[in-house]
Amino acid sequence: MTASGTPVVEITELGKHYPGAEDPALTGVSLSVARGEVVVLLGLSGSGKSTLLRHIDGLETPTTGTVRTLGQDVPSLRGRPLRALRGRIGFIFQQFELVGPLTVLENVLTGSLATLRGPRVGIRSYPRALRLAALGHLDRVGLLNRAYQRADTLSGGQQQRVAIARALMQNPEILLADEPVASLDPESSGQVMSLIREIAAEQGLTVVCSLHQVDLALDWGDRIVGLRAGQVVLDTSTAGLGRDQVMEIYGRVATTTGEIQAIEQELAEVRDALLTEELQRAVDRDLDRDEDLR
Ligand SMILES: Nc1ncnc2c1ncn2[C@@H]1O[C@H](COP(=O)(O)OP(=O)(O)OP(=O)(O)O)[C@@H](O)[C@H]1O
Repeated sequence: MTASGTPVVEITELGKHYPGAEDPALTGVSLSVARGEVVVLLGLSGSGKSTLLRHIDGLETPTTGTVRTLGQDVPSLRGRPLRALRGRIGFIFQQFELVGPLTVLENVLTGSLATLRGPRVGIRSYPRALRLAALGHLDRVGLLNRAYQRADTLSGGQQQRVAIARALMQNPEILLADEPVASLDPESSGQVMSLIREIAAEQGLTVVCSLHQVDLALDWGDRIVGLRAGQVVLDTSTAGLGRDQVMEIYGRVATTTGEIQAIEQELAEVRDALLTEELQRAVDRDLDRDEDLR
């Protein structure tokens, strides 16, 4: 809660029906997020996670219901007040959204563009204080030594860390992350999620992050909000919550063959990810043993 006790995000009975779509993307979603909370939106593809996130900073307008973020009625904001609100919210995407040919440092600096007048070309066109801040954030995400490298020469995990540094340039109060590790391998996924969690704790950030991996959600969130077909089917603290319980909830709410198949595929992905980690550990153990024998 804020000092006045108001939640940072307060969504009431949110409904979203995209024009031309057969079914609503969201129905009757209510969600209240306190300052400093780390919330994971968990659900299958198409369950409405992105749509919900995008309402929080006004990228979508509700069909019904209300969305208040940082005390403001988001759907009624336009122009400068909307930009000001978005300036207080960092957004991280699945595909990183970096400008590949630009250097890592310049990509991070673009996070401050909303606070500057006029276009900027080249690192030197940014004020020195911002260049120093950008380098500080790169240091925080462990990529200071890559500052002058082209962004598209980095690995996926490194690019997502650059995107985190870019979001930090806004000094955000809220961080929204839409499947931030969906295109990363399990090891990089763990690193990126840990980094977000550490930074959130250091800076008192409120985080709302969509994920489809149950294990990561359990490891990483304070609270899981489960979405199915646009409705909240689970909203609980992760403390003491087991993986089986979450999967059971998924299982119990699946009603059509398509949903059950989707859940099975999701489970297979989780198993594959765990298997890959186990294999990797086995390979590492073998390598260590070979070293010892030499
Ligand atoms: N711009 C749009 N126009 C029409 N329908 C949309 C639009 N964006 C999303 N949808 C539909 O709304 C529903 C929810 O989509 P959304 O992207 O929010 O789900 P998601 O849980 O984030 O899925 P994913 O993990 O695949 O991104 C889906 O049925 C999707 O097809």
